[in-house]
Amino acid sequence: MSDTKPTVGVIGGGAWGTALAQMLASDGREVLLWAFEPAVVEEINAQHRNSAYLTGIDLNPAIRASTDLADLAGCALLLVVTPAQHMRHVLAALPPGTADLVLCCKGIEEASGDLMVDAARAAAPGRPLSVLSGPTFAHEVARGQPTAVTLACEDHAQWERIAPQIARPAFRPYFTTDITGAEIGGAVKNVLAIACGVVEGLGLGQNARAALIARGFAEMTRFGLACGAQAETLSGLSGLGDLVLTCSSVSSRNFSLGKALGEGRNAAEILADRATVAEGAFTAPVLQRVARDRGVAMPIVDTVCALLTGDVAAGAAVAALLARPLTAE
Ligand SMILES: NC(=O)c1ccc[n+]([C@@H]2O[C@H](COP(=O)([O-])OP(=O)(O)OC[C@H]3O[C@@H](n4cnc5c(N)ncnc54)[C@H](O)[C@@H]3O)[C@@H](O)[C@H]2O)c1
Ligand SMILES: O=P(O)(O)OC[C@H](O)CO
Repeated sequence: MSDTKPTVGVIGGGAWGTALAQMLASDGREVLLWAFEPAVVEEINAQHRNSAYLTGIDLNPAIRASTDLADLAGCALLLVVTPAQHMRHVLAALPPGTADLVLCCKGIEEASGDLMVDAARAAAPGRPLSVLSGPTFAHEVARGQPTAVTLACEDHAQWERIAPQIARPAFRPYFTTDITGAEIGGAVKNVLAIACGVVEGLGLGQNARAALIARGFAEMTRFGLACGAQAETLSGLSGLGDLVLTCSSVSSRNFSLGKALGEGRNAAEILADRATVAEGAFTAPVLQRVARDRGVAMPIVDTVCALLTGDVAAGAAVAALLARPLTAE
């Protein structure tokens, strides 16, 4: 019997897709990476580098790249790592098949209000879906630094099929069937990280940041429970774990966007300068809309929305949050 490991496909050649490809290739298997830009594909294949999105990492030569989604037809497992707003149209172009799709993007679709799993179900009907999410800076995973994630599966059989293909000595998935909870944690933390960046940019100190993390977590929990998520998932790796990571470092694109807002720059100008995605900027308005429809109060999310549209300056936004009526925790 051959001991050849099945090729895994990764859809998305940004920082996270490339880092996941590097992690997956570390056990000697071939990884096929689909990237949107031909220049990214050429550089990965010729120089084993992705200088546009993951600088300073020598990629495993077992990673091959392609711009053709049809090339992924032979893969038994596909990790989906596009920005959230592009996922639906990329999956709609995927040739039909039965391979598991592991959704790794973090966000809510702006136009529909759908979680990624709902958008994927519509775009690629009949595919088994799971969600991988957690505290995962791409550059650390690419360097093989220890990382743990939530892998939310439809059932235990799916977990047993997928987890052994994804787990590595320094990359540990944890099982849950709470797909909604895993998705909401990853989507909401990006918005809250913008708020924490604002606090940093304004120089308001560590107490204020810790308060925002805790009150932000209360918002995430209220919203998650209203959508059917489980509290344990929200307080696990894909919720609180990722919230703490993303709210703690300028390595986060969302946090650094917030920091620049706090320093007085305007959102449109900051985002126009970037090729990389700060998902919280796209998720914030749709999250606000869905939360209002469900009657869930999210004052920090409301504040981020106002900052992103430029309706209010950072200092005034924080003053308004601090002036809210006193209430129970
Ligand atoms: N970077 C991380 O550390 C990290 C970690 C965990 C999860 N994520 C999530 O992974 C997802 C992808 O983020 P990233 O960091 O890999 O991206 P990135 O910011 O590094 O790169 C942007 C990506 O967008 C792609 N893109 C641009 N226009 C496109 C289009 N029209 N159609 C399809 N793709 C297009 C580019 O090819 C590139 O892959 C996001 O949802 C992000 O929240 C990122
Ligand atoms: O750089 P960010 O803010 O997109 O965060 C990256 C990851 O989601 C952290 O888990």
